This record gives sequence, structure tokens and C-alpha cells, in this order.
Amino acid sequence: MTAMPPNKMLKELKLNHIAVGYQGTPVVQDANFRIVEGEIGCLLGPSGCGKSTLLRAIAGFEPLMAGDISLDNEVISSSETTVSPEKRSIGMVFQDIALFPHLSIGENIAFGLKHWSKQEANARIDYLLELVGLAGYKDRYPDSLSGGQQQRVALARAIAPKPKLLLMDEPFSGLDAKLREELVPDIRAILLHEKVSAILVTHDQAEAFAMADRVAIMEAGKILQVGTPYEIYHEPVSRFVAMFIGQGDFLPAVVCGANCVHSDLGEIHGDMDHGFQSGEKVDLLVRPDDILHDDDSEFKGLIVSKWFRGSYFLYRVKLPSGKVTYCFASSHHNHSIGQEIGLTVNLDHLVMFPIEAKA
Ligand SMILES: Nc1ncnc2c1ncn2[C@@H]1O[C@H](COP(=O)(O)OP(=O)(O)OP(=O)(O)O)[C@@H](O)[C@H]1O
Repeated sequence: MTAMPPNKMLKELKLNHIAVGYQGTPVVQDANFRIVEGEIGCLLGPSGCGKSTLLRAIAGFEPLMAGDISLDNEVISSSETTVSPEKRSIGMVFQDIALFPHLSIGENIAFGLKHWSKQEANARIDYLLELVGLAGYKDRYPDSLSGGQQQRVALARAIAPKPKLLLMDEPFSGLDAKLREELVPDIRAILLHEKVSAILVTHDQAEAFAMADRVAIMEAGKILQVGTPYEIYHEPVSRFVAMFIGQGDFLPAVVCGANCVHSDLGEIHGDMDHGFQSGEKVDLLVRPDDILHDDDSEFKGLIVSKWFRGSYFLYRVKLPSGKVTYCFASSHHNHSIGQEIGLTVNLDHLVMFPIEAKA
């Protein structure tokens, strides 16, 4: 396979305090985000929070009400100017794959290569088909391909003209869970190989974490936090982010030192200063993997519900205080609802929030 790296790699895409909306009403406000060379970003949030609107603004389909977007230091959108989508060197992949049904796979990929010589375009098509694992499919038609194969072709078509940036709006949501799980790391590997920077829109946390280097969590038109998947999961800046990402519970707790907190789980010592004052009342975030089943532990919980997840059990356990949390157990520890089991607390990174004032 002849490697053909993109000529025009993105250096930086920067969203600077942008507002976007419809009919004069902003639906995204004060959004800041950036991705750099070879990076895959993600806009993650619940339905209706404004992810697609933001993506459409980056693509140039929606004008800005405030702020600006720059691509390699050139402003491509502001409240005064919107460089047209076709002049942005940005490719797009959508949920509804939208391959041209009357064109062969090769012709679909050739669609954005009209200005290329026939020889160069053919070489590019062969190269991309091999890259996406569909060598030999050039003369087939879209309806003879599976959903996953069609999405690979859509990716090949979008990156064929070597865009600086690829925008993907829920590209996997039409595919079944197993296929999605297989396809996501493949697509990430292809983008990294081709050094194409990309932004993915999704409401699926697992997809975001598997795909992206940098994730922006959105709620109601605002970006609440930007970070690596690890930071977002382990260092959420708000209750919303903590609860939107993964499972967990808040336990009432009292601070007992710079890295210490006392809760229904006993006294826990974290691995760094949490910034709260001794004596302060807080809510402590407890994730399923923070509490492990341990036959030898004196600390007990009563199983109130359970899920078999193949390689492990996830239990909901009632603590002696009456609070309920999650607990992990390996898959051969199959206990019944109503049974008491030993628990070990495995929590060294303390995530806490001030107690919310009751209305
Ligand atoms: N063309 C439009 N005209 C008016 N309002 C719109 C338009 N498109 C979207 N909206 C509104 O803007 C808000 C954000 O929509 P958007 O599609 O950006 O959200 P999203 O996070 O991508 O949602 P989903 O995950 O459901 O696709 C919603 O309240 C939506 O109703």
C-alpha cells in the first residue's frame, strides 16, 4: 500500500466564545473549544444540548451570533463573516450514511476528487479502500454492503480529498451495538494513520471515550468541561458531568483533613488535597469500581439489585446507613438479592461537591 499522507494537516481549530442559534435565539452560548494537529475531539451531551448546532457552525452551515472560529489562525466564522462550507477544507460524515445509491463504491469515493487526475484519483480510491478494509469492493454498489461497510465507505469518501478536518455527526448511531464497538476503534486508527483531525458528535459516552483525545461535555447549549476521557471521568467539575459520565452515587460526607473525608463508607484518605476545609459537609462521588465485593471484609452491604455483565457482576448494595451504592464483583461471585456481602472501599481519588442548598 502506498502511503499518501494529507498535504494540508490541521494545526489548530479554535472556537472562541461562540454563540449560535436560530431565528435570533441562541441555542449554544459562550462555547470555547480547540483541537490541534492529529487530534480527535468530541462533543458529548444529552439530546438537544446543541452538539449538532455547534458542529454545523464549524462546518459553515450556521452563522455565528457572537465569537469566532479560526482554522489555522484564519477566522472562518464570526458574527460578520462566514466562509462558505466548500472553502473550509472540512469533510463530513453523518448518521444517515447517504452514499449515492446509483454510483459504485469507487464512484462514491471519487465524488470529491473531481479536480484530481484520473490516475491520481484511482490510486487514492484503491489506497483508501484498502485502508478501510474494503479492497476489491470498488465496483460494488452501496445496497450490496452492510451498514458498517457503508459507513467505512462514507469515511473513505469524506477523507478522500484530504480535508484538514473531518466532522462526524452521530456516525455510528444507526449501527447495532456490537458493530459499533468493532467499528469505533477501527475508524480512530484510520484517522490517526491518515493524520486527519476530527470532531465527533455523540450522546454515547463509551463511543466518545473510545474515539476521542479531547472531550467537551455539553448541557443546554453550554460547554461545561473539556478534558481527556480520563479527566472527565475522574475529575468531573460539576455534578452534572459526574452523573452524565458513567454510573455513581453521591454519599453525604464530612471533611476530616486535607485529603481525608468521613462518610458511610468510613474514613477515606485520598491521594491528593481536595481543597475543602475540615468540618465542611460535602457530597462524595462513589463510582461502581470504588466499592469491591470482598468475602473477608467485616463491612457489609445488602444486595438490592444485580446485573450480570459477563466478566463481572454489578450489584446495588444497601449500606448499614441505609444509603445505596454500586459494587463490583468478579463474575464467579454470584450472590442473591437480599443477601449480605462483604465490601472493600477502593477509593483513593476523592471527588466531592459542596452540599446543595435545599430549595
Ligand atoms: N433548524 C432549527 N431551527 C430552530 N431550532 C433548531 C433547529 N435545529 C435545532 N434546533 C434546536 O436547537 C437545539 C439544539 O439542537 P441540536 O440538534 O443542536 O442538539 P443536539 O445536541 O445535536 O441533539 P441530538 O443529540 O438530539 O441530535 C434544540 O432545542 C433544537 O430544537
